[in-house]
Amino acid sequence: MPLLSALLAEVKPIGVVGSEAVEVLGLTFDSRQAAVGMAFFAIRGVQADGHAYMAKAVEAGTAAVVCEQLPEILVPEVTYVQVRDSSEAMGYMAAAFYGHPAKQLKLVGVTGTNGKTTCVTLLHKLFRELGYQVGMLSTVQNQINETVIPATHTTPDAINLNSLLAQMVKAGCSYCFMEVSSHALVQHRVTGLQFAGAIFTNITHDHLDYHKTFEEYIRAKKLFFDNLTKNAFALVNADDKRSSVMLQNTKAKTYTYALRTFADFKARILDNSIQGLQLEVDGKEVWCKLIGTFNAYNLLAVYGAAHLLGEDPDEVLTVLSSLSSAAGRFDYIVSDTQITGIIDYAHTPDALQNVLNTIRQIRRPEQQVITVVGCGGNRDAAKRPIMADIACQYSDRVILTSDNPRFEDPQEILNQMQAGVKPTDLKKTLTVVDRKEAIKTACVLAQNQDIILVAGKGHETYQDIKGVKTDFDDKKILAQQFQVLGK
Ligand SMILES: CC(=O)N[C@H]1[C@@H](OP(=O)(O)OP(=O)(O)OC[C@H]2O[C@@H](n3ccc(=O)[nH]c3=O)[C@H](O)[C@@H]2O)O[C@H](CO)[C@@H](O)[C@@H]1O[C@H](C)C(=O)N[C@@H](C)C(=O)N[C@H](CCC(=O)O)C(=O)O
Ligand SMILES: Nc1ncnc2c1ncn2[C@@H]1O[C@H](COP(=O)(O)OP(=O)(O)OP(=O)(O)O)[C@@H](O)[C@H]1O
Ligand SMILES: N[C@H](CCC[C@H](N)C(=O)O)C(=O)O
Ligand SMILES: [Mg+2]
Repeated sequence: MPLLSALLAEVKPIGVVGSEAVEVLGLTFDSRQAAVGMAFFAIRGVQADGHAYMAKAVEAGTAAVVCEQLPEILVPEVTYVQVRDSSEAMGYMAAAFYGHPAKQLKLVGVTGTNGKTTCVTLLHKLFRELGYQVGMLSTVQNQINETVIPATHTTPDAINLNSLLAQMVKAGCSYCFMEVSSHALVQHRVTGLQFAGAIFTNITHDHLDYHKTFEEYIRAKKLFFDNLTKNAFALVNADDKRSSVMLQNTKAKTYTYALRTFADFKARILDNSIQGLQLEVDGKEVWCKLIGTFNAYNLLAVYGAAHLLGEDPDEVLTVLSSLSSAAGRFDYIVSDTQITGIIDYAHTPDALQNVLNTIRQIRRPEQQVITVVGCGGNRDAAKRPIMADIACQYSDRVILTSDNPRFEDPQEILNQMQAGVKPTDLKKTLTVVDRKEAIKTACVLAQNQDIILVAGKGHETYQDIKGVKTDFDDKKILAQQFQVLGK
């Protein structure tokens, strides 16, 4: 087991009280997980301050405590490391504890409001098809080749993250593709990792409950690019006006992709239908199973990254044309009466608008669009009225319902959504708190050949109400309702 001194190599402590020559048996930032010989990190969180739990961790036998403020009573057998930022120290120390696994992989991170899961999933599938051993960290699941490890966050905390990367190294992986959320950047979950490349998809309204302002949210995403080394590549979507901000202070080699403007990697949409996308990528025609303009961006980002990682462009396009999307992203079923039920993870205004715009492009004039949508509790409340308004603008009927209410009152969330509905749209809007009932209502309203969009939960197989997760799968419920109603 490593010595504390070895773990501190990249940390510049303000001071150390006690011996650095102690063996560290494990790392934790939660006093409830603390055990003999571990190092405990006192982190200031949203709900609590980890500094209040230092004594608890010491009682459990921790050998070291890493904190921003020393406790008044110091226990002689324990080494106290005072640092400027405990989360930052935890990033460096977790990487060192697990033997710097990121250095032994080609690690590529994807950041942006939408498209991260889609891009890392496509990259994972592509590099597997190209014959590599590949890891993936995503919202839907983590993977080491085909072995699935359940995910709790989009980006795991620094300790779990480095542990997962170490398992990938042990399994012989040469690549890992991971999502990098803005929370992760602010909380230093990726500090201490060496990235071979970084991709920026886009930035639109989300998570303002956490970052407070859009400028702060942009600043969080930019941190990813600021910290890249000169050996890494930074690949950004030039059609997003914030892409130049991302590159402003990066040392990495910079590249762009775009559909609308000049870029290093260019694509053009030749056809966009429910069957897929016909694209021209760098002058070559390719047909892909993914649907919608936004997926042309995702495919192009993946193509560009594969190119920058040294893969043959023609081979990459051949494989890309055979791949399907991540679970719950524009997934669809067709009923016996030809009603198309689309299940999509759109949980931001931009994603909802993109999905509905795609539906508008592929629908026939006689098809009605019925949208079922809700907004999550304990998340950005400002997006609620906007999402309801977008649903109304693009749909013939809208059923506002619950997403994951978490610890909020579902009716209160719905009231906030309803506030965004224009008076002229009220007659096409229904509010049904129970999500299953809402899906059923959409199925009852649907005529043969119509389109039902169930947005917000995508791949999720649960509904989180007051901290209790009960089974809930939009796709299964939709299929059941089609059956029950004989549609
Ligand atoms: C807002 C946010 O990011 N919260 C994360 C944060 O929790 P927190 O700040 O609330 O922690 P806290 O409860 O205040 O506790 C502070 C510290 O005291 C410690 N503590 C607390 C109690 C105790 O008895 N003993 C103890 O030691 C805690 O372990 C913690 O270190 O740190 C925790 C540990 O890493 C995370 O699990 C938690 O994620 C919560 C569950 C969460 O919902 N996060 C979401 C918002 C999130 O991170 N999402 C992003 C992006 C999503 C996307 O768009 O894709 C993601 O990457 O998943
Ligand atoms: N490039 C894109 N631009 C805009 N919208 C997109 C893009 N890709 C996907 N979407 C929409 O956003 C939804 C979420 O996509 P995805 O899961 O890939 O994003 P994400 O960035 O991983 O989201 P999260 O923040 O929850 O991790 C999709 O269901 C789709 O509606
Ligand atoms: N990664 C996002 C997912 C939101 C998904 C939506 N179904 C919700 O629960 O709000 C978040 O944690 O904010
Ligand atoms: Mg994701």
